[in-house]
Amino acid sequence: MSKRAEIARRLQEQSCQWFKGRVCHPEPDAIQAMIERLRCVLLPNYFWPSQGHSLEAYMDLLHRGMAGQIHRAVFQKCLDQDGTSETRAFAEDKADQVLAALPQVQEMLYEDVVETYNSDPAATGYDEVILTYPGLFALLVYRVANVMHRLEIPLLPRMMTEYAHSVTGIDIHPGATLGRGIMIDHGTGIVIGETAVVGNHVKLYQGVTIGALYFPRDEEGFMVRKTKRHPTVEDGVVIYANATVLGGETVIGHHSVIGSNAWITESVPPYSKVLYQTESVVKVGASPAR
Ligand SMILES: CC(=O)SCCNC(=O)CCNC(=O)[C@H](O)C(C)(C)COP(=O)(O)OP(=O)(O)OC[C@H]1O[C@@H](n2cnc3c(N)ncnc32)[C@H](O)[C@@H]1OP(=O)(O)O
Repeated sequence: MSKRAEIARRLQEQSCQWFKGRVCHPEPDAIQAMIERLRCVLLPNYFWPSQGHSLEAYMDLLHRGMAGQIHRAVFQKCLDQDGTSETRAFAEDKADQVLAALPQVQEMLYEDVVETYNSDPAATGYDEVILTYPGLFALLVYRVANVMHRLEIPLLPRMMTEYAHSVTGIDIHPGATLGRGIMIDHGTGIVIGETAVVGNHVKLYQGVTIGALYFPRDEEGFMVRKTKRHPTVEDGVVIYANATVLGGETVIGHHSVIGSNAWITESVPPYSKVLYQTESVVKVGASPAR
């Protein structure tokens, strides 16, 4: 066996030892195509189906592609070759449920567009928001992925929002709860964690983190999952550039303004204005790792 063949064999062996055997996962290229189709059907005045398809035909293609990816995510099998009639029906039903939610998703996107236009003096109209704002694309993908997450479809929603993250620099976990009329301006570097709750008419600027303060482990040393680790941001809050808001018990009271670069790990009451602390406190000494 040649040296290169030996390396390839070793890599495959190690991978099989550490991870599951070869399975049908959702496919990145198909997810990207699905997101493009979603954008066409949700914003049909702005994005057109390729190859002269009608919107109705595109909905059929979208349904078929989505069912295929859901089938892979849930059963780790390919719809065409390995699907039984039950698993196919399950995946197609889930895809039907996602498509049925699209009119509500579209309403929410409309409110995001309006909020963004009304909040940014640089925006010349809805067209500019829809065609150029990365925040709107990230919200479009998040809002559909969140529907899938609530339908308990594994993996696929996370792969969708990670695609949007790779394109926009905006990382919104599909499990996060975002209200209506969200404005994301510029957006690069925004991170919104899995259990964050963000109210209506919240504005977020580049570099904002709505994240966990630390990551607790159980007595056996395993990560504690699914607890509320990320903050709640109430209605009408503005969080300016590079502010960091952390902790599952932290609540930013409604209509508060969080200044750029602020570091917040405790709740603030409604209508607060929190500015960056210039007198930084540096603690030196042993502290328990967490
Ligand atoms: C392309 C784009 O424009 S994207 C948007 C980028 N811009 C931002 O994200 C920043 C937005 N602005 C902020 O974050 C501000 O902190 C605000 C709007 C929340 C508050 O600002 P102000 O209304 O000026 O607050 P206020 O009048 O109470 O300021 C008090 C003092 O703190 C200073 N200050 C205010 N905010 C900050 C801050 N985030 N960091 C450091 N110092 C600050 C002010 O300069 C002022 O100093 P002074 O007394 O020496 O003059």
